Amino acid sequence: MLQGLSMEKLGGLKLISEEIKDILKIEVSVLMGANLAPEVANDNFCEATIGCKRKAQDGALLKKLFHTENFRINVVEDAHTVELCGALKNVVACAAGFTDGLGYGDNTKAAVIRLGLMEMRKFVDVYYSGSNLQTFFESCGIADLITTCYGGRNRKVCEAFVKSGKTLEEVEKELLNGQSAQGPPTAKEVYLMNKKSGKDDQFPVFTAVHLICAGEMKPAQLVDCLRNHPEHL
Ligand SMILES: NC(=O)c1ccc[n+]([C@@H]2O[C@H](COP(=O)([O-])OP(=O)(O)OC[C@H]3O[C@@H](n4cnc5c(N)ncnc54)[C@H](O)[C@@H]3O)[C@@H](O)[C@H]2O)c1
Ligand SMILES: O=P(O)(O)OC[C@H](O)CO
Repeated sequence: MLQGLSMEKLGGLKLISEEIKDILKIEVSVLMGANLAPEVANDNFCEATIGCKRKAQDGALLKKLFHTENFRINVVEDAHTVELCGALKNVVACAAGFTDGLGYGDNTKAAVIRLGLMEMRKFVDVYYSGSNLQTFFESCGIADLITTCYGGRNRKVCEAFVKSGKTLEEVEKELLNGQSAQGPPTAKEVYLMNKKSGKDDQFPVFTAVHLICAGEMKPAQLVDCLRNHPEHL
């Protein structure tokens, strides 16, 4: 089980599903959604999205495998978008954690979520064109973004990073009991890809998250990135 991106040797991005497909020579589908693990384990009601390449052929079986009374599945034929939503929302959740740590309230977090969603959509458009806008309204999109920005580990460690002044590694160790947050490494991969394409300025939230995690930008400067976001021009 994983969400994230893989860096290719020459600096390009590769989806984890593509990596698995290349190694195992099998068709790979992805399951993503607003699914904080403790709540799923508690059998609380939630939704999830399966992204596959051949819905007519595989959709019914994939749904049957996971769909229950309390784990409701939608299958969409837009696997790249589903997978990228799962990876990129962790970066946005880091930004939400930074603003929480700085003491901003829910209005600021809503702005982070909205601007972050616009960057997620743009990123998919730029690097994996042909996505379906509707996919961002599935559980893997806006719903996972909301739950992760409020209840996830990425948010939690990034809030503590700002409040404590400790390193990310230190707060991860203290708060996550051996688990790790995927947002910071994903932000780095996204940053390197955008930098290579000369597009880092088009993704101010993604870029700021990496620079803050890398100690190259002060967390407080994130709000300037929100204030001057291209979505406001
Ligand atoms: N926990 C949740 O609520 C939740 C919900 C939905 C999705 N996810 C996603 O599921 C994935 C796993 O989450 P988790 O909660 O099980 O995390 P976790 O930290 O408990 O487990 C991650 C595991 O991956 C291993 N790992 C890390 N980097 C590796 C590498 N390069 N090669 C091989 N193994 C490596 C770690 O040793 C660890 O055992 C993450 O991508 C997370 O974003 C988690
Ligand atoms: O705890 P996080 O921040 O890794 O987020 C968990 C999930 O991705 C929510 O679906």
